[in-house]
Amino acid sequence: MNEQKGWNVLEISNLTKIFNRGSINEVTAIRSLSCFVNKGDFVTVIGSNGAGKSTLLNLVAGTYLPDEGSIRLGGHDVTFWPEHKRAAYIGRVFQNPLSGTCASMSIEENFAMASRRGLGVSLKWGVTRRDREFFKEKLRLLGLGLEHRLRDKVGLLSGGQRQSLTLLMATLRRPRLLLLDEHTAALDPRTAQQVLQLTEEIIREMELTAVMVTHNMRHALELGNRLIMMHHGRIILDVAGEKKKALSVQDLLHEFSKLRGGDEIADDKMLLI
Ligand SMILES: Nc1ncnc2c1ncn2[C@@H]1O[C@H](COP(=O)(O)OP(=O)(O)OP(=O)(O)O)[C@@H](O)[C@H]1O
Repeated sequence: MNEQKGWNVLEISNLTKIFNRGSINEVTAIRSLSCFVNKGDFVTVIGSNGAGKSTLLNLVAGTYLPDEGSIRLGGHDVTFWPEHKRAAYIGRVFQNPLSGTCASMSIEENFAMASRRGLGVSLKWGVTRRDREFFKEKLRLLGLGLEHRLRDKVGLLSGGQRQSLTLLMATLRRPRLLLLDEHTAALDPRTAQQVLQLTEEIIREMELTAVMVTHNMRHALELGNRLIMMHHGRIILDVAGEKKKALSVQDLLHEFSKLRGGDEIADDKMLLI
């Protein structure tokens, strides 16, 4: 995919996603949502439970197809591209540290798989000496000593080590777009902070375009150049640059309480600060 100059990395137009259409369980998870993400944007996304954050990432990644609307990636219409085709251009890290890596394979085999992602049908996952040096160089950046454990099975690693590895693997081939779906939510606070710092460094050094869903308002404010708040499948706040820098947790709580009438707020995961 040749990224056409001047295009937004991601353009979403009038996107709607309805689950269980026509049944009593019908849910409109995304409602006529439009937005664009510029090259180099690092967007943090917050919102109440069920606001549609994960569904939006799933639609962008191709896990789900929309009922209406379109998605353009790097100027190309990918609305009906299958997930595996989009995976060549999208890096993704999920909340569960177990989902991004294969436990029964070694660190170097996991890396080899990630480095060949999107390169066609070849299943040659053999690791060359050159590969090994490259993997070691990347792993050294983590400061976790994993560069000395290339042949260890990934299942032996801690959640934080595994999530850091997943992050490296997801960005190995410099994706056009990095999607982070609450990728530190399952980690203890100290490990989460380390993985967030790594996230910030990788995005900055590789000049990636990223969208990060989080329930933690402090993280949403501290990271990225732009913040989006979602509610009931819509974007209800979109601030960038200096305006975002000026936002406080209190401001976000205020926005949120306006939506909820101020009384249900205590039960919501979004209150993490
Ligand atoms: N596969 C599915 N089938 C049916 N309904 C779904 C499915 N996925 C999501 N939903 C519904 O769509 C709505 C949006 O869910 P989504 O998971 O995108 O919200 P979210 O903002 O990520 O929430 P949370 O912060 O709780 O993870 C919710 O009402 C949810 O129950």
